[in-house]
Amino acid sequence: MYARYSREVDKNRETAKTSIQEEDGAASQQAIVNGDDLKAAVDQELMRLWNRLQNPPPEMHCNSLLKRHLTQELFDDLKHKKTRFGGTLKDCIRSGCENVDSGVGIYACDPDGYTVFAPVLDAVIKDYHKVDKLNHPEPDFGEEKVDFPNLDPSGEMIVSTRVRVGRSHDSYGFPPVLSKEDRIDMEKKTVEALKTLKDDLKGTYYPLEGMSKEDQKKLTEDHFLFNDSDRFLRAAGGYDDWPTGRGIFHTDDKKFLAWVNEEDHMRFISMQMGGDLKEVYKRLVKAIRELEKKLTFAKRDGLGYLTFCPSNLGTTLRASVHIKIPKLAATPDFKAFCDKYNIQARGIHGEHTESVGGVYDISNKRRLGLTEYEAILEMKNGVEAVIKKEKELSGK
Ligand SMILES: Nc1ncnc2c1ncn2[C@@H]1O[C@H](COP(=O)(O)OP(=O)(O)OP(=O)(O)O)[C@@H](O)[C@H]1O
Repeated sequence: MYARYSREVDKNRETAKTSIQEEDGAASQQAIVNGDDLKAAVDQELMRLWNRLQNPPPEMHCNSLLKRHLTQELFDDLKHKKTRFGGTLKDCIRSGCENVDSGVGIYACDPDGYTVFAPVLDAVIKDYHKVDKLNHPEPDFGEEKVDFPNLDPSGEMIVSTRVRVGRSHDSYGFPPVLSKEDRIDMEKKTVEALKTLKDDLKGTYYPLEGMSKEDQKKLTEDHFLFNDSDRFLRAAGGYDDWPTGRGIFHTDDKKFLAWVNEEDHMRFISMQMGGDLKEVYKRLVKAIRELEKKLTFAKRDGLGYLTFCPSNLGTTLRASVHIKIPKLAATPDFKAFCDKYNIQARGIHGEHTESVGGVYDISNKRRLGLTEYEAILEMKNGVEAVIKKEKELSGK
C-alpha cells in the first residue's frame, strides 16, 4: 500500500520511490495507511524533503540559495499552496533537497510558480542575480549598436563562441507538472515555428526518439546536443518521459540550433568556431525576432522571460567562449577575477563539468536586471579582460 501511494503521487520518479521506502518516520507512515489519502503521501514526501534540507548528509556541503531563503515560516506558509497548473512547493524544491549540494536548489514548477511561490523565489532571484529590486527592463537586443571586432583575431585563444537564450510557451507548465501529452504538443508547436525559418536559419528537426545512440553521443561531444546526465535537472523532473518530446533543430552548418524540451521548453542557440561574437549574436537575434512572430513566450513584468531555473530569468542570455587560459585558471584568485567582471567559468562539457587542457567556458553571469545588449557587453568586456590577463601571465 505504501509503495502504491508513492507510485501514484510520484509517477516516474525513482528518487521519491526510494526515499519513501527509506522513510523511517513511523508516525507519518501510520497516517498514510490509516488515512488512505494521497494528500498525506504528498505531505509526507514534502516533509521528508524539508527534513533532508535541514539535516543534510554529513558528507554533502549544503550552502544553497534554497537553504538560505526557505525559512521555516515561509515553508509553513507555502507548503499547501498550488498553482493553476497544479504545481506545488514540493515540485519547486525537490531537486535542491535531494541534491543538498546545489548552488541554487529551487526551480519554478511552472510560470505561475513565480507568483504563488514568490516569497521564496523572489529572495533567491535577488540573491542569485545580485539585484535589490525585481525591475527587469524591457528587452533591448541593441543589434544596431553591436559592432564588436573579433575577440581573438589571431585565433590562438578562443576555440568557439556561443550565445543562447531560453524561452517558455506561456500556456504550459515546467517539467515537474508536464504530462507526456503536453511535451508532445509543445514539441509540435515549437517545430512548426522552427520550420518557417528561412535562408541561413533554415534547418531540420531531429527528434531524440529514434536517434541512434552514436549520433546522440557525437552531437553531444561536439557541444551541439544535450543529454540526460544532470542529476540536479533529473531530480527536478527534467527527464520525465525521456526522450519523448525532446529533439534538436539545426541548420546544415550547425550555426543556429534549437533545443526542444530540454530544461526549458525552448533554447535557441547560435554558435561557431572562433571569436566573432558579433556574427554569433546577430544571428541569434534574427532568429528570435522571427520566432516571436509565430510563438508567444512566457514573460512577466519585472522578471523578463520566464525559465524553469530562476538563474536563467530575465534576458535568459548566456554568451560564452571556449577559451584556452591555462595560466589564469591556475592562479588562486581566478574565481575572484571572474567575479570582478561578472563572468563565470565552467568546464567545456557544460555546467558541473571540468576543464580539459586548460580550456574553459567563460560566460556572462548576470541575466536579470540588465538588457540583452548590456549582458552581451558584460561578457565581451569580461572575455577581453581574461585575454589580457592570460597574455600578461604568459609574458606576451
Ligand atoms: N562557447 C562555446 N563553444 C562551444 N560549445 C559551447 C560553448 N559554450 C557552451 N558550449 C556547449 O554547450 C553545451 C551546453 O552547455 P551548458 O549546459 O553549460 O550551458 P547552457 O546550454 O547555456 O545551459 P545551462 O546554463 O542551463 O546549463 C555543452 O556541450 C557546452 O560544451
